[in-house]
Amino acid sequence: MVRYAALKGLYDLEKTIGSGGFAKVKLATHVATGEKVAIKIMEKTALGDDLPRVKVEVEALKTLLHQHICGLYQVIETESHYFMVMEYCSGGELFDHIVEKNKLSESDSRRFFYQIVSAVAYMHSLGYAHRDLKPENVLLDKDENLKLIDFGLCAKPKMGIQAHLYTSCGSPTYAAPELIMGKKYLGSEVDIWSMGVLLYALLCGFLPFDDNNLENLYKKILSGKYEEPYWLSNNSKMLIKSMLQIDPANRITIHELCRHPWITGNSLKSVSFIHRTEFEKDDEVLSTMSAICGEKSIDIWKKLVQSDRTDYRTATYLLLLDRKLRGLSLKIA
Ligand SMILES: CN(C)C[C@H]1CC[C@H](N2C(=O)N(C)Cc3cnc4ccc(-c5cc(Cl)c(O)c(Cl)c5)nc4c32)CC1
Repeated sequence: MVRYAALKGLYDLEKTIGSGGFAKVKLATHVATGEKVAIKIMEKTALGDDLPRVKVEVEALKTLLHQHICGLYQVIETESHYFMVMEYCSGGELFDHIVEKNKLSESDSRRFFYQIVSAVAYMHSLGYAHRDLKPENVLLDKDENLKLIDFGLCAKPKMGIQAHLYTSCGSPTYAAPELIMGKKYLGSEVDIWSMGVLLYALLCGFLPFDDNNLENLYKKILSGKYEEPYWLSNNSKMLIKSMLQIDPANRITIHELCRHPWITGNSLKSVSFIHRTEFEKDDEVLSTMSAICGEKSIDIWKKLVQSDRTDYRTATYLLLLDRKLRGLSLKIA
């Protein structure tokens, strides 16, 4: 087991749970609380020109606090590595979940899709576009709740979410026509297209546009034509059609999506999310921490508020808060 001195006494590293591109993700235990975490480990020399993506992702995750966006607890930087300590998602990738079940029922799809719409609507309300939404970037936690991950490609245009973007990024299979044509595009609109591909994958168990040959794949996406399996209800077909519109101007907006009857289940209650970018003060968690480290609760809170939100104290607070929100006792292991 490679020992990282920077994690000593703070996190006990366990097995590798995945790797992708320039990062390795390992399961670990947060020593002070005994809670499981996922640590994304990146070697600076291996990052090369992907280094800016780390900063983009850290800044995004520090701001984005939402129950369906993978939480960031701590960031540790050494001269050779970055360590991002995050919420552990023990349910694996949504992609594997769909493959395993072959396809999901309309009600299971609705439950999952509602969570994705809530997370994306929250991101867009704060001016962030994900730009790489795909089943591989949606994980499940132990209660089968969804967690969005991989914010290395997300964009927060200075002029707000309605400003045009130009970088062509993300995976072609889920990429909107305007993006693969290299046109200027709006992050909000390409996210809607990718969510349409995601909803299609949930309901059908396969992808609307798929081809091993990139040229053919592009042709299929630009044609906007896809199969409609017999089991799709008319409402599902109409919703997918409104998201997979080639012309972004004809595409449903995130606001309309939040109120769409297919998603709200015909209740008038639109998709909700809390406009939060700061974590709330919880006295029970603070008093538990005060019992661990002997500091007074008020001093712990003051330090938390003043911190850059990525230190061990923040990780301990957020992990205890998560444990409380999951209805577990706060007693320390
Ligand atoms: C294919 N990708 C480019 C990388 C892949 C690495 C393993 C990871 N994973 C898995 O694949 N399990 C099956 C287990 C697992 C469990 N908890 C996780 C918690 C967080 C993350 C995570 C990973 C990355 Cl690269 C992020 O940027 C963020 Cl914000 C979060 N990945 C997790 C993760 C999924 C992604």
